Amino acid sequence: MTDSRAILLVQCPDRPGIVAAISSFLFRHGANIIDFEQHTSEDEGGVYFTRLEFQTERIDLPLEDLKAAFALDVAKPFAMEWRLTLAAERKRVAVLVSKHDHALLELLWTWKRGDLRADVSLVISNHQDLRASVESFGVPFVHVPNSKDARPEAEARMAELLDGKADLLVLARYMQIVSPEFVARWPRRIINIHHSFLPAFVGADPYRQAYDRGVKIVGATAHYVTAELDAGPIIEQDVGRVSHRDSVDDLKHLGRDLERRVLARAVKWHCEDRIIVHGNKTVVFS
Ligand SMILES: Nc1nc2c(c(=O)[nH]1)N[C@@H](CN(C=O)c1ccc(C(=O)N[C@@H](CCC(=O)O)C(=O)O)cc1)CN2
Repeated sequence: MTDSRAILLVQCPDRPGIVAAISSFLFRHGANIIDFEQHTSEDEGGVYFTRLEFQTERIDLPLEDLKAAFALDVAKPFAMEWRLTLAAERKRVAVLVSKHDHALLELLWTWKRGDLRADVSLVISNHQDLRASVESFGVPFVHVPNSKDARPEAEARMAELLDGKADLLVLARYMQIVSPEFVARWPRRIINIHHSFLPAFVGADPYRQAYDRGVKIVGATAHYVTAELDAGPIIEQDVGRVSHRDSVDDLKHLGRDLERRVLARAVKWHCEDRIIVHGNKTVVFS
């Protein structure tokens, strides 16, 4: 049966009347609201965030006309940033990976189980190691060598493969830094799993950094990718306890479970339009 839900995400300066304006607009146009969450932040004098799901069977306008009417009648008077999407429009997810398979496989398993409202359409890797694993899921695998010195050629090839063909890029332990120019073409549409509890231990080899620091927890962080390494808006995190008895490999072993689960949750929430980015932070209606 076709999924007839639409999702509306809004952020705007907080003031009385926002809920009434949105709900009365949707009511007037035949929408039936089936889920509604909101949050008001004290930042910047008050910022309002909401996520609504509504049924579209009785909407009295074509979707594009509904969006135009919302922009004029509601969004403009309340200075809203907003996005309206249809649940039936599944996002196309491309995954970039190097040699580690755990985060990638969790995504592929989640997708194959039907627990991801998206489709994994392509995997790109700078190594050949994971080709067989990826192709066993029926997903195309493309090898694109990459390195600090070959970055422009690699990213030109990746742009050919991705531009207009994917809605979200996921760096599933992809171990190459993506250039600011490449990132700029995918604003808030690249998710990375960093293998530490950011902001601690950015950059390469965070488990070695954590071991040398004598930490008592290790963590994983899923965040949107920005030009600044491992500094983008955090979407999801988790931690696990460690001790002096653990080696670097023990930290990595514990961390792998954290990484794969944290990334899967972040990707699922993005694909379900549950994330609003405000500045360098997120509001997640999970
Ligand atoms: N623009 C961004 N690119 C990438 C990010 C990011 O946040 N912004 N995250 C990384 C993943 N990552 C940590 O999570 C990470 C990966 C690799 C490196 C690194 O120093 N790589 C070296 C090469 C290492 C090698 O060849 O083995 C490099 O690219 O020069 C740091 C952090 C993914 N990209």
